[in-house]
Amino acid sequence: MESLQLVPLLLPPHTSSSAPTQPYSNSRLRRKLCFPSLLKRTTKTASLQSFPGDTQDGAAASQDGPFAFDDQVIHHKQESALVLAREIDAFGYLVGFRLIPESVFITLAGNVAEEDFNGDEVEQPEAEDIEEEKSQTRVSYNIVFVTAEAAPYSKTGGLADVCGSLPIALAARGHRVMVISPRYIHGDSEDDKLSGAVDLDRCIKLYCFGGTQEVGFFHEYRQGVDWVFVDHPSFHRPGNPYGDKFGTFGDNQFRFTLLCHAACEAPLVLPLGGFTYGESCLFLVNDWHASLVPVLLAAKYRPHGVYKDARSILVIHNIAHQGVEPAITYSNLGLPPEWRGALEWVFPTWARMHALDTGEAVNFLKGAIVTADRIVTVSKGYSWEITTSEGGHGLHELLGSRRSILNGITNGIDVNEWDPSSDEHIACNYSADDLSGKTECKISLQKELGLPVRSDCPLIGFIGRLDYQKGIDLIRLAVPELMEDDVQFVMLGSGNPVYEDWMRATESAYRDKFRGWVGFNVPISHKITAGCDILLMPSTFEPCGLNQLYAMRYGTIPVVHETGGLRDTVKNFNPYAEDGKAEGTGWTFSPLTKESMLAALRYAIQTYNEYKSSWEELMRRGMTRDYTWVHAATQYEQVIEWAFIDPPYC
Ligand SMILES: Nc1ncnc2c1ncn2[C@@H]1O[C@H](COP(=O)(O)OP(=O)(O)O[C@H]2O[C@H](CO)[C@@H](O)[C@H](O)[C@H]2O)[C@@H](O)[C@H]1O
Repeated sequence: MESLQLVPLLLPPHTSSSAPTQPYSNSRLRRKLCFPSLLKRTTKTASLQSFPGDTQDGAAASQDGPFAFDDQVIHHKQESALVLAREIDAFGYLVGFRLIPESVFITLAGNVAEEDFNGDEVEQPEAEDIEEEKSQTRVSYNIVFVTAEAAPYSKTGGLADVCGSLPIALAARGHRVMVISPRYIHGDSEDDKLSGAVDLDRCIKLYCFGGTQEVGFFHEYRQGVDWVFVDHPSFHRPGNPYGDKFGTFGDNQFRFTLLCHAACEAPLVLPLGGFTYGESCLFLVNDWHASLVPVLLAAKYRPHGVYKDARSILVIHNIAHQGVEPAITYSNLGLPPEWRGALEWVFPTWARMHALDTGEAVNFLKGAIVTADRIVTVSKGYSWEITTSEGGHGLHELLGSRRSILNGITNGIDVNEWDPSSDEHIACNYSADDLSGKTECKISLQKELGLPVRSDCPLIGFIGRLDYQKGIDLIRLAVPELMEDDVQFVMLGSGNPVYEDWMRATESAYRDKFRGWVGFNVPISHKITAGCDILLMPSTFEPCGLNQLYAMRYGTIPVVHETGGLRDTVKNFNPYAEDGKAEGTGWTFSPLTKESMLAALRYAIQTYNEYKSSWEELMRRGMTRDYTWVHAATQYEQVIEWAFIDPPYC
């Protein structure tokens, strides 16, 4: 059984007399300087404690794992204190620590024997603790997000949404947060989004790809976060961050290698608000584009005594994209030859192109998996899936070997941008208390799309990248049959030209029922989310998924394939739940077949047509759920604390 062990280590609060006097008054910075050293010192003391029952015969160890501690107070000088809690997995192994306020400890200590704590997902604090801690955090960290995209500055998908809103949530909790991403200049109106970023007039030279590259930095301070943009000519071109109408850019490895090198320099050289972030920061690196950062910390900086106190967390939003390039390119990356093994990757024989192909490659994501201090995925379900051969895309064994530092944290959403009661993109605002505006949104959407205006006809929506992942093939299979029903269907997406053409052709074939909007358009995505009755997400795999969360917040009922984050976030509708009260927020289906998807859709359509009150209850249940980033931010904080308690992984 998984268990949480509480080791009461009482840390002095931020008023410790031993804290060095700071020449500035920023309390966030002052706390940061005091706490990490105290934290480490106390942890070391803890590791020296022996468990009274930890005898040679191991009787106690078999119960509580090999590293059990006595619940013994080590020192208790202050009234306000923190307690170190130890988490043990199903096999009795120590998987991490976390700090909790003493008040919570007293409550937990009373209950801990009966509680069934879940070791895979970071445990969520009680609601009142979250409320109390919303504006104040216990230990403040300098956090550096490294990402290829961050909304609203650049966006092709969910990565941008997360990197545009999680940093703000962490900053609101008292951390100093920087987000570093490329300064994309496309030569169109999109560039206006960067107009608030000023040139820091700080150019640095980076050594990679056989020469010297000069990059600059732009900066905007917004909503408590330092948004930093790396400037280089390779980021200035039409298209999106990764490609244009001719396909994926051929030099993406170069562009994101530059981003990683620049991100490692930024905390050392940029005096943002007068002070650099310094060497003791936490790098939160997202997906393969940022995956070189933990490797650089270990291979380029630490051998010279730099970043010895830094830590890194890899966040996997999508394991299908790993940044794989020919092995020969390793010498371009600015890494010492002896670190080649960290990125080395050999394709299985069946995946090789020809008889002379040795299958040797470099794999950026693999590099981060074997060097990061901790790994997070964007839902608990997905954190398990990527350790299986079906879901790991070849990396499952490596991830399995690092299972003890792998956590799943379900994404939140930006509840200000996605709020039906104040959304400026939609025809009429509405809320769970007054749903009337939703019908107006539907009518307005039908008019805009040129569909017959019928408030009684179930309107199904799909929004997403037109990619194998999103289950477009299944939709293609099912549409002819679905179009026989009395429904309307609108799809918004861009990506694979084959799917784009199919959408156009299907629109011609079903003029009064189907609309396919090819393109990337944020206002339209809001209109579809608000105007539809049902949102379809038949993803083959889905690390978290954001559209189902947006849909539920807008009273649009999700019908989703039971996978990854979709399974974790959508609760299947059960009209016969206990006490005569229905429960659930949508429909989930499995297996991933046309039949099971159509069956789920038809349950939804029947409920919409025949059980109006059940439908409204479904809408309200979804709309009143908590989608804020507060829970996720608290969980990220715990993982960051664990990262700093352990020594650097390499
Ligand atoms: N044509 C279009 N026009 C306008 N907006 C569009 C659009 N196509 C997509 N979007 C928007 O892009 C975002 C997509 O987010 P998702 O989480 O659904 O998928 P994505 O696969 O990109 O993200 C990956 O990262 C996220 C974040 O961790 C995970 O939730 C997810 O499972 C994982 O695959 C949403 O905000 C959506 O509205």
